[in-house]
Amino acid sequence: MEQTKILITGGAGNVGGALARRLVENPNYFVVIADNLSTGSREKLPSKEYANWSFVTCDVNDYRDISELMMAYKFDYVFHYAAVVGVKRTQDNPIMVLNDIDGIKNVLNLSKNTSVKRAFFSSSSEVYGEPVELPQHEETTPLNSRVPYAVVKNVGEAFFRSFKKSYGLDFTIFRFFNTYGPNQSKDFVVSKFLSLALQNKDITIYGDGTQTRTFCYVDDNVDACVKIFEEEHEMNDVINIGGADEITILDLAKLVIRKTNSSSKIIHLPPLPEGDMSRRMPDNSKMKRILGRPMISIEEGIEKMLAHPEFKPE
Ligand SMILES: CC(=O)N[C@H]1[C@@H](OP(=O)(O)OP(=O)(O)OC[C@H]2O[C@@H](n3ccc(=O)[nH]c3=O)[C@H](O)[C@@H]2O)O[C@H](CO)[C@@H](O)[C@@H]1O
Repeated sequence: MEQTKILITGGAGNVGGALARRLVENPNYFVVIADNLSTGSREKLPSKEYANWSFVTCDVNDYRDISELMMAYKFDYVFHYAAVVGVKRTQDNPIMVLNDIDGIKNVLNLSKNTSVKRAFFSSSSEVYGEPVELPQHEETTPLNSRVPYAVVKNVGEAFFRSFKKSYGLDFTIFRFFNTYGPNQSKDFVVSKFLSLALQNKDITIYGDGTQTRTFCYVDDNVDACVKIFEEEHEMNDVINIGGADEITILDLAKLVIRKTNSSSKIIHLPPLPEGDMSRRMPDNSKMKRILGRPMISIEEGIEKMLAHPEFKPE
């Protein structure tokens, strides 16, 4: 049987890498991971035990790079996950994120020209901006993008929709909320707090710590996305991918300290000068229905991280 050819751009990143590692478990897939390694890393690639994948250093924003790859393979499915990582990385030069529009344009155009069956786009909870209502619902919550990073995700979503209307290219948009798991950059709060707690170093909280987030363990993210792909859910639609249990950052710090038996102290720093989202919480009923099993709680997720080689060297 001929293998299904899948491209993951940004496949050496946190979520793209986890998706790649999952997809290669299916021998009917051949997975090509394209990443420029600006923030991604080779450690996130699947194990060499699997033969059904390859890695290409490729800048998706560069038409020549990505067209060579997509014309050569003629992929069946594309997961377009390559992008600048998050708002914080772009704060010094927010306009830089506009380059990601080139990547979106390239992937869509080449998907159309090479008859890709369906393209998936990694959007972000940032499109909802500072909350006008909670939980944030895919269809009814107004989009309130506040920063160029979010505007690019908005434009990306609109482009994916327009390529369906104009050229019939099927798509699904994932709006990713805070995701955590092993081997994540220490910029992200869960990894950062765990790493500090294990070294008994002070845990710093920006502001009073009453800001909230919901956290989604990376396995829940990947399981949901793979089911959406394989079972053809949310065709030509958008779906929130995130946890729904809201926790304050102060309570998160206390939980991490308790789970690690740490002697770390909690220190409050001034709120982030560039502003911080006060609350964020998805309506994840669509995701939960598709997942069909309980989601991993933040307590369980922290335990899983602590059992992982990253935090528990043998
Ligand atoms: C680092 C990073 O890329 N963060 C991403 C994260 O932002 P987001 O701000 O939600 O996530 P973070 O993990 O950076 O921080 C979560 C919360 O913890 C607080 N905090 C964090 C670290 C710390 O040492 N002390 C502390 O108090 C932050 O102020 C924030 O209120 O999700 C957004 C939406 O998907 C992305 O746009 C952001 O770019």
